[in-house]
Amino acid sequence: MHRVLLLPGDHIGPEIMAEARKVIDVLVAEFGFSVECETAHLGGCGVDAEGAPLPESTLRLAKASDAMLLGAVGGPEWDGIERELRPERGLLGIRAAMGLFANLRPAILFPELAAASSLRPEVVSDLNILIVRELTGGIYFGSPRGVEQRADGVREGFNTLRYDENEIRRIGEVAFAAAQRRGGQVCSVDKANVLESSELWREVMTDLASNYPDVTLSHMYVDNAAMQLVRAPKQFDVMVTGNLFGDILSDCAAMLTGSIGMLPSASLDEQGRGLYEPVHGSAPDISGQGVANPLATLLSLAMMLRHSLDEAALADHVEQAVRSVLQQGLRTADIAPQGTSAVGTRAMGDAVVEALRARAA
Ligand SMILES: NC(=O)C1=CN([C@@H]2O[C@H](COP(=O)(O)OP(=O)(O)OC[C@H]3O[C@@H](n4cnc5c(N)ncnc54)[C@H](O)[C@@H]3O)[C@@H](O)[C@H]2O)C=CC1
Ligand SMILES: CC(C)CC(=O)C(=O)O
Ligand SMILES: [Mg+2]
Repeated sequence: MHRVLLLPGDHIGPEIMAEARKVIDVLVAEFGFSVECETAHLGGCGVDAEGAPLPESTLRLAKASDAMLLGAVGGPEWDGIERELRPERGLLGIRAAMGLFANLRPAILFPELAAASSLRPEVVSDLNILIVRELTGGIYFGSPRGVEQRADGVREGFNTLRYDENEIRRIGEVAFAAAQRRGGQVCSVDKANVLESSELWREVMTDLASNYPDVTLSHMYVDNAAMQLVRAPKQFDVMVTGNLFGDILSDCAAMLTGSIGMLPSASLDEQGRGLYEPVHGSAPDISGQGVANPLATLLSLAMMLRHSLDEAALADHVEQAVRSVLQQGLRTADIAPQGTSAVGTRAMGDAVVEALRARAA
């Protein structure tokens, strides 16, 4: 029996999680999936209900689970509160507390969505990139940080970008191992022309490459990488980078696939236990309208089945069911061509459930 912790979060988080729940239920009913799901607070809902963005009760359940599925956290209603209570602190906190250092963000274009990309179909067709983002270090976690008033009375905000060689090596190993199973290429993205932490990053990646003779390593500065991602994205196989650069580049890569509502991710610890989450945030601008695209969450569920629960066959079923609803022409508003009608969150989830039932029959 697998133990899965569901963390719906804020705004569209609960809306897309409801669809994941329906998919889990059909996997149980029709495919013999054996799972026990618990639900807990993370983010703004944790602040409101339990006084903390990462309540202790949530962390306890997280530690007792085999895998976690997150909706998204955050929203303008928590913008004014003390920084340590912000919803995003809950997400950073659970990543750190659970040692989830390896964030895998595959950007794969479903052929049916070539027209939904903001780039020409020939630029993105057959796109299959894996962004490997370091997730528990770098500037999101470096100390010191804060906002202080200097002696001259002027306020100063500061953060610290630090990486030690062990952190760089372990994320590099994840990227090289992934490349061995894919196209055999790693592009390490840094800013070594300016940042000392990137100089070390590049040196460690270069040393590591000698352990992987079957993988070709290249280096690219992050500003160029952002440009190349929209110029000629198919040149990339695996991209490995730090926390901040990976956050930004993966949102950029999301648009290549048609919408940020399509991009799943896995955040893994050293044993392969993980938290699975769509790349997007809580989309407060569309929450409560029932229009959010649930597919990134359902594809994250598929990643969970494959990477943490050893249920590759079920993962294939979910991914194929998503593919088949796209083939049927169903589109939420974010991936619908202009002037065509779109379905809502629930209808998209229902269609995936139906496609799964058809596969079970
Ligand atoms: N993993 C997480 O929980 C993350 C949380 N956030 C938080 O989310 C909140 C909103 O952040 P934003 O910068 O607006 O980023 P966002 O990713 O929530 O939204 C950016 C744009 O993409 C659209 N979008 C996002 N997901 C969508 C979906 N599933 N279907 C259709 N459209 C979708 C939104 O409507 C919006 O126009 C903030 O509080 C932020 O801190 C942001 C990124 C990640
Ligand atoms: C909300 C942040 C903590 C991080 C973020 O944007 C992300 O992980 O994609
Ligand atoms: Mg992000």
